[in-house]
Amino acid sequence: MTPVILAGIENETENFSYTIAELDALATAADLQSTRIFKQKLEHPIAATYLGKGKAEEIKEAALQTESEILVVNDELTPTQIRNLENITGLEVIDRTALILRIFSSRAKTREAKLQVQIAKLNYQLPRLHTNSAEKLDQQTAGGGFTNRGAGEKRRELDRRVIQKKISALNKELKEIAKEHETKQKQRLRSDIKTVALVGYTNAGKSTTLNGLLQLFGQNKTKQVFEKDMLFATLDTSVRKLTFPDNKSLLLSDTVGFVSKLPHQLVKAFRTTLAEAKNADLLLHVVDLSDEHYQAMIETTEQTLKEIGVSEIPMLYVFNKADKLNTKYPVLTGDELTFSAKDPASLQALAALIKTKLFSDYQTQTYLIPYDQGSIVERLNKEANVITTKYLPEGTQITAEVAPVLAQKLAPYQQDAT
Ligand SMILES: Nc1nc2c(ncn2[C@@H]2O[C@H](COP(=O)(O)OP(=O)(O)OP(=O)(O)O)[C@@H](O)[C@H]2O)c(=O)[nH]1
Ligand SMILES: [Mg+2]
Repeated sequence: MTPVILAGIENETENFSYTIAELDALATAADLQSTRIFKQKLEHPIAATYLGKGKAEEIKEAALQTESEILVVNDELTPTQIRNLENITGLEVIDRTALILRIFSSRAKTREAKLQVQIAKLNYQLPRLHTNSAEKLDQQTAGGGFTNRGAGEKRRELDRRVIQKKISALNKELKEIAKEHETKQKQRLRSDIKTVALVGYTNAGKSTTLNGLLQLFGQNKTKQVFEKDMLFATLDTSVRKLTFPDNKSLLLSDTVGFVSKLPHQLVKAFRTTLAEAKNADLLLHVVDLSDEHYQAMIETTEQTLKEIGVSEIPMLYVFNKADKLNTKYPVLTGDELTFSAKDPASLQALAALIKTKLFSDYQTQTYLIPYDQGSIVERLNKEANVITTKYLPEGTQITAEVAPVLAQKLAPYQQDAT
């Protein structure tokens, strides 16, 4: 791991200990090892240099002692701030946005995720051409070729146009992929099966929760998603079907996690992926209860959801990783579940909670189905929660819990309660 120095500004509006601890974790995720952490109390960053000159000189000194060649900064900097800080410290300056972009870049696997990261990176680079930060970011980009050092304004203008062209080409390709998604999503919506979306902070255990539920209730248990103890393990959306023993079924989707100060370039590029939750009937907000900053993480998640236009969808808070704490689990308090995604009893409790929220519009009805209508009996057995079946002279009498749509279709067979 490459040694680096971290620095940030402490003020009233931000929970510094939380964001700087997170910057440290982000650095680790990008293979960078922090050697020293500098903080400066300032109400606002200094326009020209972000940190004060004195602080920057101190950092330069510390960098020599710790053999660090990179300074990682806790905010997104302006091109001028990057350039000036690079000049004063003699270090490569990576701001928080560039750091997150690096991580996303190294994690992206699918074509869609790669395209989105690429677009976000280019949009970040555009105003920052010829700063070290942007060029280093570019070196990770396969085929990027606009790193002409010492070039003049004309050269920069040319580079700018090359990048802009590249962005629109990539956007076009992304749109094609997005269209396919939309078609699939529309099909899902039409099938009137309910959807639940996992949302929450990165590393909270969303993918683990999906995998656990899939083990218990999945039709295809082998369709596990990638879970790992690292930031941004998941960068795209996966949807899996769950069917409970009472035939109630739903689609569960897993997607990208959030982080504080999520770069706007990424939010923009990932807007369709991030907004997967927009069409859900229910959100499961997964929280890592074992993280001391979990409250701040909840706030960040809620704020991010608002920013991407996800609002007014019912949300359940589920507090994960209870096994790491000295606490009882699973425990349901009101609508809030304390659980562990690795514990089957917890997952059963979670399933029960989801069911009470999602299927409250199911109704219990009794039907009398003539013997020549066998397909309806079959359908009830397949799609509804059959409670009793009696064979009467006139036909099969079935009492079952059914979805509203099915209830409507079967209304002609409904028996009045007598
Ligand atoms: N001890 C413990 N570890 C857990 C639990 N749930 C998840 N983890 C671990 O936490 C790490 C992150 O889990 P993921 O499911 O990948 O987290 P995620 O929310 O999908 O993260 P991103 O995809 O990065 O947004 C993994 O190493 C999991 O094994 C739990 O209940 N208990
Ligand atoms: Mg994940």
